[in-house]
Amino acid sequence: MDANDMGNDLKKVLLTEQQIQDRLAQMAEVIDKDYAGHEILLVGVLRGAVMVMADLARKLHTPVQMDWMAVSSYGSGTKSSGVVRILKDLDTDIKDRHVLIVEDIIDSGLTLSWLEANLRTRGCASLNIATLLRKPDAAKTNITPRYVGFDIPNEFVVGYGLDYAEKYRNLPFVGLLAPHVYEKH
Ligand SMILES: O=P(O)(O)OC[C@H]1O[C@H](OP(=O)(O)OP(=O)(O)O)[C@H](O)[C@@H]1O
Ligand code: HPA
Ligand SMILES: [Mg+2]
Repeated sequence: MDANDMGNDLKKVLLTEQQIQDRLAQMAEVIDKDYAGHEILLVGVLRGAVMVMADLARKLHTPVQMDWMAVSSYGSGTKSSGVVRILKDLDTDIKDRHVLIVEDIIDSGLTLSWLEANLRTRGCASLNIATLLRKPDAAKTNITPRYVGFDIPNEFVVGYGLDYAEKYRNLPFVGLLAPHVYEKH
């Protein structure tokens, strides 16, 4: 899917495919340095983090394993419901493992503050967060991601894993939707 497939639903491209890939390469370089001599268990948060996970993992030289959790707090709207549900737990025992949570976005911070607390109870050797995007509201939470791709404005974004009502996840860039898209709902 690209911008042409969106007709006038796309207001603006916020981050191009190239900008995203370049930034992920920089993040991977830092992560490789930080984890030298260790193996990493990458924990992707379904479904939004699928693209970040796939691209970031391929840029890493450090040995990694990948596991996935599915939690959902947004339903189909544009506001966090405030309730985090585990839809799928990890298949891996993370005790004594170096865990790196991989996320597409920290918005209210609700999903990750809940997930971080949950994973910390499981006895991992270390726990860090890598997120491609972070919004200003995240500053109000206790979330301190070690790796952040881009700080973005407080607007609803789609693409590169991020959806609006399950659409637009397969855009290679991150964009803003035109207001008429929300107004239809
Ligand atoms: O910081 P927060 O306000 O909690 O928002 C961030 C989370 O919300 C989105 O996931 P969502 O729950 O919509 O599910 P999805 O990944 O399947 O789209 C996004 O992928 C993050 O996981
Ligand atoms: N876009 C899509 N999904 C999201 C967002 C966003 O801006 N914030 C939290 N989940
Ligand atoms: Mg998500």
